[in-house]
Amino acid sequence: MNALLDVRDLVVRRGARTVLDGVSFTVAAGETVGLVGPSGCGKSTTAAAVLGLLRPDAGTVRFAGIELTKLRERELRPLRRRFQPVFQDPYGSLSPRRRIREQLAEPLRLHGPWSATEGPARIVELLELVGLDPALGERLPHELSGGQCQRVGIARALAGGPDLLVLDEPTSALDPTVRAGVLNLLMDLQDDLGIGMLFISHDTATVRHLCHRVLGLRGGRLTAEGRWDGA
Ligand SMILES: Nc1ncnc2c1ncn2[C@@H]1O[C@H](COP(=O)(O)OP(=O)(O)OP(=O)(O)O)[C@@H](O)[C@H]1O
Repeated sequence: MNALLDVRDLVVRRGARTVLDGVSFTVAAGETVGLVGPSGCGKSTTAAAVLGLLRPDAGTVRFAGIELTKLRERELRPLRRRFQPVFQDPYGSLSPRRRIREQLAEPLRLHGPWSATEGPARIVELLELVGLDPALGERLPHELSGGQCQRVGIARALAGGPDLLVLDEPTSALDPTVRAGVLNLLMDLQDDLGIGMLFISHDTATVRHLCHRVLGLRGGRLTAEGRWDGA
């Protein structure tokens, strides 16, 4: 079976430093894979390479069999709805002056076709999918809590019907009680929608709880698969 995401021998250099040094892993359809490691080990760089936000110095990133690293932005654009990021800062990922429903309409329009009747209904559906009251669609980001904002971020990522979410420390900025709610939401989405997830975190316990498989990253290299010891 072909992997949904197949990363091979990824190398990223920053000046004289090798930030990723031959990183290889796969994520199968519907699988949640954790990537854990200490600060500066290259987790966000891996996410950026997978999302086509940086061009690696060597190696390949195949998504659904398509090699992404050689594609131009114009060629990547139609594929982006299928692999979507969720970032750490829930407020920073949203435009401060636009209502939540407008921010959800944006990816729906982008991935189109947008219809005046189905579009608003889809926004309600997305809000309900992430456990939010659809009435919150009328609010601005600063009128929501951090947890609610992160749920909107997840709803935006879901708008195009992705096959893969790349979640870079999605709950690190949240209070522990709110964090548990968002993690439960992610597990429900994984069960209900069968979306593949690459879940990046420095928090070993969270990753073990959520993921089918855990990869340890240290100094830009993967440690033995599934044997991250948290040290
Ligand atoms: N644009 C850049 N220019 C130079 N060095 C960079 C750049 N981006 C990242 N680095 C360096 O690459 C290394 C890996 O960074 P990265 O952000 O991928 O680590 P991380 O594991 O996500 O860390 P954290 O958990 O602190 O976010 C770090 O040493 C960082 O300083």
